[in-house]
Amino acid sequence: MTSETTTLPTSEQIRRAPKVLLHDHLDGGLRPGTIVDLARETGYDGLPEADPEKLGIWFREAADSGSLERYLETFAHTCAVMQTKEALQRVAAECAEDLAADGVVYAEVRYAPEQHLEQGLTLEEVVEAVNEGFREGERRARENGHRIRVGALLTAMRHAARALEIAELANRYRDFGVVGFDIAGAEAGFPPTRHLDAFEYLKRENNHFTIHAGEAFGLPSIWQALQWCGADRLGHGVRIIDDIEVSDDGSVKLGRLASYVRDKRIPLEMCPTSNLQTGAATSYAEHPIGLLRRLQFRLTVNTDNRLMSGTTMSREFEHLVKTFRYTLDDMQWFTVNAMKSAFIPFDERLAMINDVIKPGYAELRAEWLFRQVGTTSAASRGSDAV
Ligand SMILES: O=c1[nH]cnc2c1ncn2[C@@H]1O[C@H](CO)[C@@H](O)[C@H]1O
Ligand SMILES: [Zn+2]
Repeated sequence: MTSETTTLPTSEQIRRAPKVLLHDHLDGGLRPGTIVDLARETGYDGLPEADPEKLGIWFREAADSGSLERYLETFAHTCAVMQTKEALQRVAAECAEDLAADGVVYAEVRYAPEQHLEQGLTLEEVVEAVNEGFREGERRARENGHRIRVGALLTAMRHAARALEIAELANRYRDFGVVGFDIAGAEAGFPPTRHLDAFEYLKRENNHFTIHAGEAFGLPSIWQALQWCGADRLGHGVRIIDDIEVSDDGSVKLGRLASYVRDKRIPLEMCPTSNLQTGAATSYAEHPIGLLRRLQFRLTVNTDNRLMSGTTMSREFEHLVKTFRYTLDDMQWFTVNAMKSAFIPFDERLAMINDVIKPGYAELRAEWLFRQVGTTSAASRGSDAV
């Protein structure tokens, strides 16, 4: 008899399984219909398509360029319609609702406040509008029978020069909806050490941060993010694979940096579909997540940009289940890894793991015990052997 743990989870089980999301951009996850509504309401006439369905396809295709720089150009349209308090609140509320409906129980959602000042909002007003939206979305999710908790990560853009200011903002709103800091944007030519003052400030304040590194640029970027800047987690970090040698006989040798990342349990925020679009990986089957999972790195699974990648947490896991034959046990491993790596207090992370995540997976694993066996019983087939 095979138990549920050795069979592959169904799409429905993947959706119902509790999931934890650490890397999701607010301005990369809007519903296409909302973009169209907001463009009309705010007078933005630059959208490439007026029909929501066609607009969704446009984003996916435009982001599918094989280059991070081209991928990032698509954000001009989402940021353009996120310039008022009402727009930010709506986008944040829908984000929390959509994640909850997909089975996400805890999410850290990031955005760059400096990109939402075009119509006169202050940095504080941006943060407060997004926080209100998240709280509203959590409430609506609860009314629909879903539980989710959402924290914000404030991102500074790596080509700009406001990182210290944004780090101070993150520190001011700590314990008020903001759980950490990040830097994002084009990686090549913009090393994280450009923003060393911001990271040193956050460390002195005992605050948390993650850094997009090892996505469009390789090991030097990861090395700087960890050893110069002191990042708690790496956004993507897939290029760590460049420091791992796999021989023809299957033996594996880790370089010093890869060993450090694995042995220090540095969380890697993997975003498989996004990596295929920006050229950081060539296919799901060849995505470094397969090898890194076998080598026991602290991996997490994430969406990055649900709109640009046409994805959800469930879809990311579906691809992994299909490609690597991951079971519910593997899904739980990724989810517990993510919860351990979250920026909220340790006791709350532990309670999420023990009271929400593990019971959720246990229930799914137990379902095979109660499956319907059909009306043709063993006895009616002339046998009492089961
Ligand atoms: O995968 C990524 N790598 C680097 N930067 C990104 C990625 N996805 C989104 N952004 C950038 O982060 C900003 C704030 O959310 C987005 O506007 C986009 O420019
Ligand atoms: Zn990202």
